[in-house]
Amino acid sequence: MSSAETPTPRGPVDSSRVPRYAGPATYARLPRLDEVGGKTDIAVVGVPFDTGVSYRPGARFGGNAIREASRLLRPYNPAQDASPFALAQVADAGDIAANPFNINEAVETIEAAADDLLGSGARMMTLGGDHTIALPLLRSVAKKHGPVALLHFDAHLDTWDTYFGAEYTHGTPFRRAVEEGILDTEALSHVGTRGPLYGKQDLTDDEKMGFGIVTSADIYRRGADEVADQLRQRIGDRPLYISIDIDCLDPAHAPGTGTPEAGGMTSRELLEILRGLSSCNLVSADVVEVAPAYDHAEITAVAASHTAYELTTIMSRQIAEGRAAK
Ligand SMILES: N=C(N)NCCCC(=O)O
Ligand SMILES: [Zn+2]
Ligand SMILES: [Zn+2]
Repeated sequence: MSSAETPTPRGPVDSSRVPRYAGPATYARLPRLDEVGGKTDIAVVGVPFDTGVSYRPGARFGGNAIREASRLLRPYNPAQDASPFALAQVADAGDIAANPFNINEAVETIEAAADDLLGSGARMMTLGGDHTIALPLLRSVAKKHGPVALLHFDAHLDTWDTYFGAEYTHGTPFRRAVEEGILDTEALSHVGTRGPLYGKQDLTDDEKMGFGIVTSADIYRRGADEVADQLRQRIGDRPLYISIDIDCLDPAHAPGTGTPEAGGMTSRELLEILRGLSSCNLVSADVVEVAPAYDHAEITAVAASHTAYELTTIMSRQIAEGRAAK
């Protein structure tokens, strides 16, 4: 479609006319998918599922907590010099209804719902849910783009094998994804890793799968700009998926999560690294593991809402540039 034929995106509710705390919450006060004719460039979608957790439950409420905290976002993003909701249509596609009593069925349901959204031409900005949901999302993305580059922001590796014999859990999605051949093993990085492991073998196994690691301490020592440069070089122009476990942040910046680890990056560092990736071909992304029951004053949900805002901005810039090039 040429730019002349591209309809003007319908943006968020105007907070100078309708107080931002009024009405039901959609992400960033954006229209619902049905309000934009069922078609959008970027679909913000919730996955209220947390049956895959190994410790504190509650991430099933994460998506709605992020939506509530996102009421204060404004339409212009100065850090990326872009108005994400004007450059592309962004809409809230509601929640994927995953079975909380059957993980295998939930994983299938999430993959099928992602197939529908990606098949309609949208990129997905998914709000979790626990980290289990990254596997079906990556499966769906790989059906469309082939094996993708992955940036995984997390305190944890999430490349463990099984928990209590279960293969689909929040500690195992990326091992499954490597086994299934849906990741581009030349361009895999964990960012923000820290904390105790089961053994040194965890690191050896992880490296064999092709992952590079930028630890939380590396970010502290080298700074966000240098880290972003290094990641960008590794990714190149490959289709990129970014998965952000909010526990990549220090518990001071994200107390509301199920498996917190001390010594994490700040929300400023996370946002700055993402801004340094603004030229990447981000095809879809998730923000997971927000568990509002352990949150205070929406600290975690606000950080997650801004994280999704930067990710959405990267995607909308790409969409607008793609249109301009045609
Ligand atoms: N993906 C998250 N948040 N945590 C994984 C922790 C797995 C464990 O309990 O060892
Ligand atoms: Zn984690
Ligand atoms: Zn995780």
